[in-house]
Amino acid sequence: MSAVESTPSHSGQALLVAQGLSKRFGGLQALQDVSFTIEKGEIFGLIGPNGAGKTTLFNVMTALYVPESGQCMFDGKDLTRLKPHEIAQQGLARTFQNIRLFASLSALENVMIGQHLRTHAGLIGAIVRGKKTRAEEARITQRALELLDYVGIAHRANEIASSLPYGDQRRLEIARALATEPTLLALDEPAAGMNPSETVVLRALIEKIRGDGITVLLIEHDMKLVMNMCDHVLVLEYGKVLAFGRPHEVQRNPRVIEAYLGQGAAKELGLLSEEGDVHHV
Ligand SMILES: Nc1ncnc2c1ncn2[C@@H]1O[C@H](COP(=O)(O)OP(=O)(O)OP(=O)(O)O)[C@@H](O)[C@H]1O
Repeated sequence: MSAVESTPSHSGQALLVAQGLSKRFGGLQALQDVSFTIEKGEIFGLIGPNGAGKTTLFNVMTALYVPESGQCMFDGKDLTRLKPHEIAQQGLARTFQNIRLFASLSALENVMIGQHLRTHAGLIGAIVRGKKTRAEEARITQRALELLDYVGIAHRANEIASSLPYGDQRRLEIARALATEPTLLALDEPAAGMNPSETVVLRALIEKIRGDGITVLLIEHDMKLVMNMCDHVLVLEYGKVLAFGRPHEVQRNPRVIEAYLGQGAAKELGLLSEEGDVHHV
């Protein structure tokens, strides 16, 4: 039986288990009975043509949308029953396809805000600014600087977010997400708008993040990035699971080649001959 017909499942320790997720917008079935498992420590790719339902799936997982059916178990909790602000507390952080930074704040301040979730000094503490609050502020600033350094933009700390080059804004978003100390980091098209050399740097960063024990869920249109980096890839089409498996399996799946990649991309990946025949392995 091919991976396409089977319910996506694999060995290893499950971190997130989605079962039967469905989401409808009026007459449009954006997700239909989507099930998959993300293992601890892996880079899990989510691909599919425009409108396939990838972002909707992210939004359901992060409680921005309520699905009509299904559940998404993460560390013993059903994410679909939580409020959006409770998601990060569970250890799931995300970035957005359209960058969402505090445009008029500095890079450093953006990351400091990301840490808010893990800080203790309350509103009163912030106003009175006692010794404990000042110590915490110093610690937050230090940690934010470390995170900027980690993503490679420490030299931008005091620059206003909106003035940063596009690639740096994307890395800043990642730093801010990391500030919430996630166990699962979900990246929505992190390479969008990046040039090839920025994408190489991004790949190294994502691999470093995984190397540091954070599981990564990646929506990405850059096929090379997905196929070179992901441990498993889930392909959506019209809101349904079209295929699931290791990158080399997915890459060679005729349904994926025909329905998703298109002949141009398939040729680029060496999966189709110039005449358009599928290369089977
Ligand atoms: N809030 C919404 N209201 C109505 N329809 C929506 C909404 N969000 C998404 N859709 C529709 O649901 C379908 C899935 O969209 P979604 O953005 O999840 O796809 P995607 O795979 O992320 O696409 P892309 O690669 O272009 O970002 C599309 O037909 C889209 O128009």
